[in-house]
Amino acid sequence: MLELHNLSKTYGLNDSSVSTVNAVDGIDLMVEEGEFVSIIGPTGCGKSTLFELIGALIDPTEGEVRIEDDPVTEPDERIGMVFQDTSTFPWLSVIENVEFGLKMNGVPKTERRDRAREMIDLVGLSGFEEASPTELSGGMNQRVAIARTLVMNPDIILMDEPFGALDEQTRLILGEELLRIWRETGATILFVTHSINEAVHLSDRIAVMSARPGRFKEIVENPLPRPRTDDILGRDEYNDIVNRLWDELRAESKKGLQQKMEEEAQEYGAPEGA
Ligand SMILES: Nc1ncnc2c1ncn2[C@@H]1O[C@H](COP(=O)(O)OP(=O)(O)OP(=O)(O)O)[C@@H](O)[C@H]1O
Repeated sequence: MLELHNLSKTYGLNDSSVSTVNAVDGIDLMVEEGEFVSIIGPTGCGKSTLFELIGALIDPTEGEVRIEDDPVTEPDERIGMVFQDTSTFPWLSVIENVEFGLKMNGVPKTERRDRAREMIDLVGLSGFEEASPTELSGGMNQRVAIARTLVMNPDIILMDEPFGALDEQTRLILGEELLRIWRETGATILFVTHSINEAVHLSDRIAVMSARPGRFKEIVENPLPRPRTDDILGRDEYNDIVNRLWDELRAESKKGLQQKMEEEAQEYGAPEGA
């Protein structure tokens, strides 16, 4: 089980020259092994900060992360991460990209090649082992990034808008592929998305974050049965949950946009007469 206890982050506390930003405040969450939980929230509400805290890439101001009751205080092999802009190494082939982490861990060549091939197959890239990432589309590069994370065999995968830069059809197809991979690996997935539809399509539960400071406003159980394909899109029970989430999110999104405009006005200076 992954547990988040009162997780909070205020930036700038130790730097007297900047103002502080209370990004994430008092997040509590218990995620069961093999669960798929999405996090949706307005722009700038602290979703990426939350993932950086879970991955121990930054230290919390308060609170803690536990896996199987062990506190996580530094990057942990049981946690893998995939970002929107996860960059593949353009000077390496697809298979060299996928086996990179294993090589760094000193896994012998034959074993790492075998494991990398298995993951390349799992993400649907068989036949592209020797290709350069520069020859591949954005969606295929995200498949490489997913394979590179999966090959390390993490128990928990944090995905921060992994399909955010892709067009809608590719997103839908990769979402379905992700559900298949999730079933086959049994991994626990935490998935940040701006898309309510994507969250409903994929998740067991959906946590709705408030505008900054980011807190969980509501955690909604998704009643849609599995296995799910895109056939569920547009059904009454699908629309019901989408509408419910949008009701939760609407006011927060307005607040988030307002905060963003205020931040930008401070950064660039308000236009004259504004
Ligand atoms: N290193 C940092 N130092 C200071 N402030 C930061 C830092 N990183 C993020 N912030 C601020 O913390 C708040 C939350 O940022 P974060 O990137 O976690 O939000 P987000 O929900 O992921 O945003 P988006 O929806 O735009 O991806 C924002 O106001 C941001 O400006």
